Amino acid sequence: MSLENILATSPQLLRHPAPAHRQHRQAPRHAPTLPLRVGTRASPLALTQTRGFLSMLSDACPALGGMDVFREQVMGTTGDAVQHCRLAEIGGKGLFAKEIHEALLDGRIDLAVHSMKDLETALPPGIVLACVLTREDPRDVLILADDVEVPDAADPLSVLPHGALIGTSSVRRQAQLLHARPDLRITLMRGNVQSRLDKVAAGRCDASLLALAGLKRLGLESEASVVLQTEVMLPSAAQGIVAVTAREDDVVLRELMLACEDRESRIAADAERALLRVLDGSCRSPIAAVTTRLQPGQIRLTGLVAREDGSFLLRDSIDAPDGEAELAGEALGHRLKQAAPADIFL
Ligand SMILES: NCc1[nH]cc(CCC(=O)O)c1CC(=O)O
Repeated sequence: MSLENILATSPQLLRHPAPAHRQHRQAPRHAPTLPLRVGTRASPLALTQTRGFLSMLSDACPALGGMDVFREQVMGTTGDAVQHCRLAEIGGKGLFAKEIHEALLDGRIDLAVHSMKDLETALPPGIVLACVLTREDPRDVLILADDVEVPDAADPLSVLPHGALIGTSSVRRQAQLLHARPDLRITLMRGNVQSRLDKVAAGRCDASLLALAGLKRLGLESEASVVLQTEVMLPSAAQGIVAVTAREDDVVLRELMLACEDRESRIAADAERALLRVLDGSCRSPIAAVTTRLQPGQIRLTGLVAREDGSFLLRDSIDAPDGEAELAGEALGHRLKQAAPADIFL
């Protein structure tokens, strides 16, 4: 049974039926048949996010008949296989999704669920962001081995003793930490969320940083020692957002998945990823971006570029109407590029 047949018998399923002139006349190249095959990375966080999305989709579309229509396809990726060095050194964030994009284009899977911050800004031709889910808290947190007194809210990094050793593989986190606290020392630490918590607990470093979103989704929020406001640690573009990719020509499935789309999240992702797109082609330096809502219809995008060693850091913001999120991201990206020293860029 094809998805199209199911939908044909339950047209109410489509919340936004395409206008007649946009309805496709011929079957898409890869019209999916059921079950729908869902690509995901293997980490506990990736699996939790994937299952969360599938249950949301099946709730939104009762005609699918429940979770039995989905088949999870766990995929190893180059980014997961190489654990000993920084992503920037092995080719960047594209490595987490390369194999997944290929499987999608080959028709071995029909959709894939991603942490959007790990997704490159230029998707391969033929692949689209079919839906962008409601954002979880975008902030980073400090993980300390021991329980600490609640620190001075104005200076949360004061919980870190002089010369503390911080485990992170993120140049974005490293740069912002060192800019504020040049005395800190950094040691490379990769791996999934639980393994990083374990390394801190085992004393391999004094502290680490993680995204609050991942901890929350895994039910590990209580492991966060201190939540860092974005003024202290600006998050990665699209941090806390899960996004789903599909084939561009898979119009029926894309239409179905729009039931899970979050407009607020899409606006933020458009703004932050546009900034990243302007900067990351020419820049291996740390970049950060986050969007906040100023008032109905108006966003504020804040962006940052820095040197890895923290010796330079530039932060700037732009306000824009919701409808110009992407333009605002591009404009702020160009502004940061103009204002940063040339050695930040290749
Ligand atoms: N790079 C790994 C990664 N990708 C997404 C998340 C957390 C969830 C999210 O930001 O959506 C994490 C872990 C972390 O940075 O702590």
